[in-house]
Amino acid sequence: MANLIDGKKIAAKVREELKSRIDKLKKKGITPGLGVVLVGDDPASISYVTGKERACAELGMFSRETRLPAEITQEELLALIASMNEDPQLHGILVQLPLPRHIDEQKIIMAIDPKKDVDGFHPVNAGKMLLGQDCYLPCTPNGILKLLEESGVETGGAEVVVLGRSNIVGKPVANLLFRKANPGNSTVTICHTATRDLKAHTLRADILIVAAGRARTVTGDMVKEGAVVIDVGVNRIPDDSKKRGYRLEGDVDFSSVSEKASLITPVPGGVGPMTITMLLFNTVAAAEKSV
Ligand SMILES: Nc1nc(=O)c2c([nH]1)NC[C@@H]1CN(c3ccc(C(=O)N[C@@H](CCC(=O)O)C(=O)O)cc3)C=[N+]21
Repeated sequence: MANLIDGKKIAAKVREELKSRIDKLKKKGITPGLGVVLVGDDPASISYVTGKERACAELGMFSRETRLPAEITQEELLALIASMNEDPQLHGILVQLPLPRHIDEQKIIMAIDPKKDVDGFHPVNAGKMLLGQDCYLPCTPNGILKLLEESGVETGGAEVVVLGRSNIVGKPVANLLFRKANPGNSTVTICHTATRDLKAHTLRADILIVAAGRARTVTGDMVKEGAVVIDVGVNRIPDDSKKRGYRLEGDVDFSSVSEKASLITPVPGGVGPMTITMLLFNTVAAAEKSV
């Protein structure tokens, strides 16, 4: 039976460390500030953005949300980002994804000043990460590294299997784990929905990172005894017994997989709180660079 990796607890520890850096900045008259842009009214996006702003407030950081109707034009959004790039109160900028279909997401990301790109999504930061240069690391991948580190999981020489190849999770987390560093030095296999005989791959994993975007993609029969399982999924499953009308589930079938794993992240309370924490981490780093 697996032990839980407590993302809330590890997040609280990292946030405690950040608090003293924030207090130091404030003594110099600088309050780390995050600008958040939310387009449209997708309930999940609203709830994530609210979580990010609440976390900022708890640490005494500044945040400013700009909420825009889904009908906004790409030009209007680009103009807003241009003004945020120039705003000295904002050290970091986050444009919540996904954006409405009539807006070119890549174009919007490229308009953000790489120095304020606390998501680590700008090609300059993605490229620097790939080349091992100093940069903002994307929040979910960096949060996963922190979870592994704080849980005493050795990544050096480990067989890691990443299920999912997105720009925001699969590609960067794979990269961070195979690079020559600690944590890092893993042997990484990247799988996706078109992978032939997926189970043959996942069964070899010492560390299995699941960002497939679909509930119950990984079941117990696909997991090696003693593996460490990181569940990146957040799926809203309709559930009348809940006050909100839904429950959250990851991409992993928790009950069967926890029979096999040695360590597993829960959903909620695993990767999600770490994503938010690393966003705060990058924003504080951005503010420190502004001194
Ligand atoms: N520009 C951009 N940056 C992102 O970092 C970004 C994004 N767009 N779009 C969507 C994804 C998703 N994401 C999550 C953040 C926190 C939780 C989180 O805190 N989850 C809680 C539960 C929250 C709830 O109750 O709904 C938990 O797992 O414990 C989940 C998911 C960030 N993303």
